[in-house]
Amino acid sequence: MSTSSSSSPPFPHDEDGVDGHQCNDDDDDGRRLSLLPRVDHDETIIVGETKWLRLETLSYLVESHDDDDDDDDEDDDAPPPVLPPSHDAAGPLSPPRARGNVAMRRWDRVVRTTKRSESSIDAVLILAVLRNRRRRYDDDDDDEEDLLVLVRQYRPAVDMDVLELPAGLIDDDENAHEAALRELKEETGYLGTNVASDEIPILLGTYLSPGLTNECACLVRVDVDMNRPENRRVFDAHRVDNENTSSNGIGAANCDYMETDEIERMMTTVLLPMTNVRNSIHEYLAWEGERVGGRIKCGIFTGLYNLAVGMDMGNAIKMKTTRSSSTTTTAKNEKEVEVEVEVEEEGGGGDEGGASSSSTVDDAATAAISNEDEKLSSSLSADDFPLVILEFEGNENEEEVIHRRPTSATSQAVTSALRSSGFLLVKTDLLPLELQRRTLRATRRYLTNRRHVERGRVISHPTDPKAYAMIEGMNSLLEYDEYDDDDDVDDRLVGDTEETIMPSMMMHDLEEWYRAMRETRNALLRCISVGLGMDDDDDIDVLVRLHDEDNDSLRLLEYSRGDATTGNRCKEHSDYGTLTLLLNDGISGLEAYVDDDDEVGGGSWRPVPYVEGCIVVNVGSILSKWTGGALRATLHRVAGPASVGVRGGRGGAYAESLLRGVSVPRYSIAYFADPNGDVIIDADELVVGDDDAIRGKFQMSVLDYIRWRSYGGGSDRSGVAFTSMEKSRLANVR
Ligand SMILES: O=C(O)CCC(=O)C(=O)O
Ligand SMILES: [Fe+2]
Repeated sequence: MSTSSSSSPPFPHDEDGVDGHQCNDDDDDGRRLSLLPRVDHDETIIVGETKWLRLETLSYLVESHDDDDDDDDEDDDAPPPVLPPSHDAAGPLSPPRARGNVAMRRWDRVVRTTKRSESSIDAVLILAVLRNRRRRYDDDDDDEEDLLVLVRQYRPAVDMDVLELPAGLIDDDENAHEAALRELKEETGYLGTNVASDEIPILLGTYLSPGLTNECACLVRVDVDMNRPENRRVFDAHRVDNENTSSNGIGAANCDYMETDEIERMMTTVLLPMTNVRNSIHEYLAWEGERVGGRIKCGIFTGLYNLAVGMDMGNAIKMKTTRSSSTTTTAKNEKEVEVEVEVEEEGGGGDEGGASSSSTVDDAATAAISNEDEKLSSSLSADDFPLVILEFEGNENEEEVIHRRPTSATSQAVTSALRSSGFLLVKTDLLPLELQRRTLRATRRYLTNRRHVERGRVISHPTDPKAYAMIEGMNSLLEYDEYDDDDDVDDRLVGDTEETIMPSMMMHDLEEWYRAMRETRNALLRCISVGLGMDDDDDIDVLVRLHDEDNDSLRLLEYSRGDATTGNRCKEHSDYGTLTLLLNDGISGLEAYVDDDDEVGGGSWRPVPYVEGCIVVNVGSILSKWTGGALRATLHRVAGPASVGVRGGRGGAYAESLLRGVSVPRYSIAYFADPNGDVIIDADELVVGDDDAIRGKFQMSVLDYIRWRSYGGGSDRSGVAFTSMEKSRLANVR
């Protein structure tokens, strides 16, 4: 955006009354005068317009007390506005009028053509602070300070770079909070979260250069959490660059994560320590001066410098009161307040199918508690949850990727992970990062859509602190628009602001995700076929064909905010289908119960790592039964801080990340792949090769199995009773 701050005066034309004369009007009863001054928009002259900006000459009415105003034509020498030919052709520009002691004057202003209304807020200025840098990321003591995120970019209007707050125009379909997160990401690469702040209690529209323009912006507070791996990667890119270029370690950084147009705008990210922003700005300018041979080539955005001065003033006041106060609590002490909660105990539910899992949920819960120390110290294990990039044989440029054969290395890697932990991370071209992000956005929109909630499409889980929506099969997804045809535009509530969103856009994104999931599911089923050695006759589609009935479903999940006392956000359970493909937003919590050895209950809860761009894949109990237990349907859960015990830092970095994670809603999208209803789950069919020991253990149709697990077992995927919606879904399984 252009944050214009003009130092040169605009061009006022003092034109009093008709032909510069003021006159009295008997009708005037003073009421009118009390409304003055004001602009008479009917009189606005458009002097010129480009795609983005319009130059207007406004007429505004003022109360005049000067009887000699008519002689006071100071502005005779002011240049007349250059009018487009249409003005001349139209003959009289309505002449400036005046009534009573009212005088009409003129003012030139610049208006954005994108402005929605006279009073709307055009843009956000982003006050983004990089937090939590040291704990999990960096052992370097120097690096623990919070940093202010700034951008520097070339501004043609002043023919130099300007150091600014990240900022941007608010798009039609978003509110200021969303615009701030989007712009921050586009301009710096950082993923932020909105923070409520005492300093900025409301979004107040403020004027950037009111002499020149009605451009209006509000300040939005955003935190950038360095516990998020994506942010650490962006920071790494800064760091490398800083080491090469900056003398003081805080300088400009070329950011690898910029969007293309940001690169074209030659934008760089600049991080300055929060403790002394004004000083750092001066240091930065001095360093810049050195770099370009004594000539400072970087300007400062007024809003940034004023903020820095304000911070200085605040610090000075704080230091004064601290010195004169006998009982002082430093910010540091406040941060060190201990959080003490009990370890949550849970039992019951779980995979009551039992045969595939060697431990009951009670065992698991007991083991989880007794293994707490080990669990807390356990780092993310690449052995437990390997990251597999799906690769296929043949020509990269071939169009029909989905029918390509996975390489045997890919197949073996997938199958061996599903044999040992039952979980793996998958990265594939079928699921581009951009699509993943869009899908998460669409999911959040779906779940926060008021009408979806009102119509019962979004269901609160009876026991878990979560809400979810089931999209059952591609057909139900495609039918969506039909039963929603009265709603061209849906309302949704984000924060305090009502917004509108086209449901079709949201559904289109979800449909795209569903299709991509189905292809990924097929690729994985082929990997499993090859990995289990079932493709002797070169038929890698043997499993794919048994899933061609559109029985899969998407579960859109929102875990609500909690606090240090929040235990599991999703209770431990195993999934019941073939495979679950899970996309989540990177908020910590997903854990799998991994056996340490073959002993019953000898396992522990391990965090499933989040890697941006990857999905998590795990085995459901149908596939586990089908393979006679060779592939594992592993218990998993979404933990909260109290699940692992947070005791004054004892929980370590992971517990702290759960604590932070529970301060925001968490979103995920589970895709459950289910086989066709009449498929017989027969361990004899799927188990080939050396697995003779587990043959013949199980034989049941998919439909019977689901019925058994739901009614007989009395539990759903999440270890609690089915909701009525899920029961009706089961009734519809063919
Ligand atoms: O949200 C998650 O990360 C896990 C969800 C899950 O396991 C499920 O819905 O079955
Ligand atoms: Fe699950």
